[in-house]
Amino acid sequence: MTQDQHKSGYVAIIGKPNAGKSTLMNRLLGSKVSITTHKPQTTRHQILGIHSEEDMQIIFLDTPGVINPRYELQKAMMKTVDRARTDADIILFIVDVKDADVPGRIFKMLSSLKGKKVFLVINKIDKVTDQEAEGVARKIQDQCDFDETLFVSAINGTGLQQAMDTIKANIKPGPAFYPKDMLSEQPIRFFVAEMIREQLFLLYHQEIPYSSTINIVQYDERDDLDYISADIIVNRESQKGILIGKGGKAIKKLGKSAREVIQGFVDKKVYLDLHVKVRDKWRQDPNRVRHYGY
Ligand SMILES: Nc1nc2c(ncn2[C@@H]2O[C@H](COP(=O)(O)OP(=O)(O)OP(=O)(O)O)[C@@H](O)[C@H]2O)c(=O)[nH]1
Repeated sequence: MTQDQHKSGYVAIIGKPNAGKSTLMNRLLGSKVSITTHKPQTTRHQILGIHSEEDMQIIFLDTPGVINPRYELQKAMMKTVDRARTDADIILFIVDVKDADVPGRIFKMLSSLKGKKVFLVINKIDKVTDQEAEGVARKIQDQCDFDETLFVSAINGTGLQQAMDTIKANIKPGPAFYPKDMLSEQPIRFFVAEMIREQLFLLYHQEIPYSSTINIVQYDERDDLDYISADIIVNRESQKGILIGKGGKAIKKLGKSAREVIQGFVDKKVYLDLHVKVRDKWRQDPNRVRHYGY
């Protein structure tokens, strides 16, 4: 095959928190590379998911939900969105059909994109009638021009084949940027930290998930098992107690469920050692935010 028959491109998935960006990317890839929870602002990094075929490579960029940043961590998250939209050839602007109020600044941002294809993706259509979904799409199309409009349910798969076909039809000639067997570019430590963070989002409430981050201190691949030591960093002393729980009950539950998910991922026994550390107001401190990989 000659190089000019091969196609490649970057596709950024952008939208408000909880629109279903990570679910959509995982489903389009057929593998879970991005954590998903029912809570908004779960995704903090740009997560890359690579779809390869013999003559094509599509690199999906999952991004944090677009918000008005209030603290350093959120500012770093929004820089990630900016980078993704600059890097991308195609933008999938995803809207939850039940949360379709789009702030004007997002339309402004979408309209400012030059030389890129922008697709409107109406997600969660399993929750509404076709008519309702079309009404929502029309309202959004009135405010901004889109190259294509797609209706999907990322969770049950409706419309995803058509979405993928439309994406593929718009990918231009270009070389493969990554080895064809690669699914993502982050190291295993990154995914392990994300899996712990996902369980934290699922098991704790209110400000705890948003105030925490995970720092993998040690990752030893041993013959019989992988030994992982991780710090859970919190914002305030009072949060440490909540994380640990009475008699250590809460953190034990977190450790158990995180260990099970990690074991499924690495396909090996895992020993997970979790410690809680207080780093006062880390989310407000640019150096710490950078240090923790944002
Ligand atoms: N009913 C329904 N729920 C969905 C669909 N897609 C995603 N969800 C749910 O919506 C919630 C948010 O999904 P995510 O994929 O984490 O959303 P996100 O846009 O990546 O969220 P952030 O990372 O917080 O910005 C989860 O509870 C999903 O299960 C869908 O098609 N239908």
